[in-house]
Amino acid sequence: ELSVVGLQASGKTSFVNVIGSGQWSEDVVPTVAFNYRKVRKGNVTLKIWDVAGQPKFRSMWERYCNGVDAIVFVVDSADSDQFDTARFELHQLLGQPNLTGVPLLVLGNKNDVDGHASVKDLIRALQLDKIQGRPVSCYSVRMVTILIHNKQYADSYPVLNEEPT
Ligand SMILES: Nc1nc2c(ncn2[C@@H]2O[C@H](COP(=O)(O)OP(=O)(O)OP(=O)(O)O)[C@@H](O)[C@H]2O)c(=O)[nH]1
Ligand SMILES: [Mg+2]
Repeated sequence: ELSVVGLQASGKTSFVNVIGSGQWSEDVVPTVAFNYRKVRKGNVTLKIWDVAGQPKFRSMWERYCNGVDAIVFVVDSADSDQFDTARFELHQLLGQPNLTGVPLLVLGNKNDVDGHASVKDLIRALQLDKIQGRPVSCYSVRMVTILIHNKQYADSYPVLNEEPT
């Protein structure tokens, strides 16, 4: 069971669409409240909460992260103006006592866009090195080209262009 959170328009629903059906669609509408999706991968069934990122929905993140096996935090790595807000919301969420120890995966999405932040930049901007007491990893990804250039990955994983740290 996973919960996918992050600021609006970072690409959470796109991520869930890509791992769920291998479908990249340009026309995604902003999520209202949340979407729930079950994705079967071989023997594993993922239950995914795709939670809305607009400010009025952020107070719901904690509820949907409660009891999950991992939190996926998606950030638009091409929108550095939003890094401070993303850092604030991430650390606010992780500070909730009921989320202690829950593993965190940070996806720096939209690395197809020129000038996107690298994994190193994201670690600094989001202060990922300050997070304690849980496994943390950060990858640079894109959802956009998965069907165009990487058809064979379409029903497995998003494109990983940088090594995990
Ligand atoms: N260039 C580029 N655009 C992307 C990528 N992933 C998603 N997008 C676009 O980013 C916009 C927002 O994507 P969504 O998946 O709706 O974002 P979200 O995080 O679910 O947004 P909320 O539901 O409002 O919280 C859409 O126009 C997507 O097409 C990517 O890897 N590269
Ligand atoms: Mg969405």
